[in-house]
Amino acid sequence: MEKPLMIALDFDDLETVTNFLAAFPDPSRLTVKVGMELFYQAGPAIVADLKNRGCQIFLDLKLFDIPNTVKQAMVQIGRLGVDYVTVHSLGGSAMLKAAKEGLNAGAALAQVSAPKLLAVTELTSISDDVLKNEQHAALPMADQVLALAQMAEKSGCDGVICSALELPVLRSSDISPDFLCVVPGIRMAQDQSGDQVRVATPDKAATDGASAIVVGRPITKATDPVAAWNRYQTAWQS
Ligand SMILES: O=c1ccn([C@@H]2O[C@H](COP(=O)(O)O)[C@@H](O)[C@H]2O)c(=O)[nH]1
Repeated sequence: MEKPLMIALDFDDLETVTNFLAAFPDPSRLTVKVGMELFYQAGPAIVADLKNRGCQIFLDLKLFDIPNTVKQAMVQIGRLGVDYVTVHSLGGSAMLKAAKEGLNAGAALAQVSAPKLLAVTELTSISDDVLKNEQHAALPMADQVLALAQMAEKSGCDGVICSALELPVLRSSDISPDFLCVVPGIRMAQDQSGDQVRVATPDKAATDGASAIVVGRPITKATDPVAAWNRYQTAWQS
């Protein structure tokens, strides 16, 4: 089975999403990511719409709160029937375990499969300098991401969000090879990085062991989004 290229649908309404997807010959082949911008505007209806189109859905809300609040929010998210969801690993092991419990409970209530739980390690917009001088982390980036990923695995998460730069360390560690490493911050040479700091090409992410890549603006803002998707997909699957 193909590893997913997740398109970040960072749009602000359903109409724009509909117009964007209309250009693709077979949207049921797509894995799409719904983030805060779209979900806060369109709500659970966007999930229902994308499910009707047959898309695989990554609901990227990056929950970060006390364990009880995250658990109860995840009960509601678990009922939606999405395929992947996110929490921030910096919320700690109790929060991650609570997130997993909530998701399983919600999925059981709705009689749907529980989504894969992915823990965000360090955002791909964070530089080594910010990690050290603003977050005051004691470890360098790759070690910090590894420590958070190990904690996420022990807490029952199915995978992490990391940059491609940490993949060699994660994939040569004691973390299970089945543990998902989902990688945003993906750019081909001709595309702008924007606010992304820890970036890599799709083929580099593939070689270094990414389970999935996330690509937003290079596809959604392209003059020809389908051509851009094909370009990224070809490099990722090569
Ligand atoms: O560390 C992270 C976690 C999540 N993201 C999300 O991925 C996409 C990337 O979009 P681009 O336009 O390709 O930069 C976006 O929705 C982020 O919220 C991330 O970039 N880094």
